[in-house]
Amino acid sequence: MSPEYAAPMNTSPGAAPEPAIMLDCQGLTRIYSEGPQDLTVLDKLELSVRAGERVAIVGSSGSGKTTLLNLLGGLDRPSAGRVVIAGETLSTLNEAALGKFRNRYIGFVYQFHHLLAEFTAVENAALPLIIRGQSKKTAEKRAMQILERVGMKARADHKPGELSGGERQRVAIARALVTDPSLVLMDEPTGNLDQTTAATILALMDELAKESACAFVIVTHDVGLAAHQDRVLKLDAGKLIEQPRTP
Ligand SMILES: Nc1ncnc2c1ncn2[C@@H]1O[C@H](COP(=O)(O)OP(=O)(O)OP(=O)(O)O)[C@@H](O)[C@H]1O
Repeated sequence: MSPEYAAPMNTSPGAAPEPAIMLDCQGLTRIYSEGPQDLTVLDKLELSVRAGERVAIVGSSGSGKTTLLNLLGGLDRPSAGRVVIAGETLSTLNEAALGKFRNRYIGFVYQFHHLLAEFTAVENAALPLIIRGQSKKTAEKRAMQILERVGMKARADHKPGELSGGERQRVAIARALVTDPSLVLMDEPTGNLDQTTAATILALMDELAKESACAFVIVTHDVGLAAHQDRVLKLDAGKLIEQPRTP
């Protein structure tokens, strides 16, 4: 972790220090060169998210939201610019170090869950902790706590094939949060959920942002979900534009 990250961000006399910057992107550019013409999807994009802050990213289909999430999670490498999380520049890490870093700092919730079919809900939710070296017993105990918070305790021994889409989504959310990550990246996290369950998940995100200063970046088409976050940014022509808050 860099000294810059650890230092308080606002040191003016009398002012409370602002939370540290958890995610910082500068000049972030992604050009796809596979087709007949180069396609610049992200164009010197800037983004800064503080600890405990929740940011929604909106934008039309094809605007580059998935491309951006993949770069933020270190699943893809930028054509130019950098992604810095908790003071670490992702592009300086090799694959092994990146894998460890992701496990330590980042939680992911994708649209297509990516749960392991042969594992139960609690085994799936415990997996990041087991990868981190915790015993199965300790990891599953913690996984059960978080499954309870997303309303999935009673279904913990079921495999993904025996769960509804919304239940699988909640297991995926539990798996993302089980490690107490510093940054959670979410792609349409409430897409499959009914209103009541979606509200439970939103409340859980609020609690985590407050309790553990977890930062959230949430890609969504859901206007209600976006409006619930601290900031809404629209991806357009490769850049993020801050959206005015509707009263
Ligand atoms: N591997 C790739 N090679 C070439 N072009 C790509 C690649 N991945 C994505 N694209 C193109 O980049 C653009 C942005 O895609 P991306 O999936 O990031 O958009 P999105 O905003 O997530 O869209 P949606 O809301 O439809 O999921 C699209 O025009 C897409 O066709």
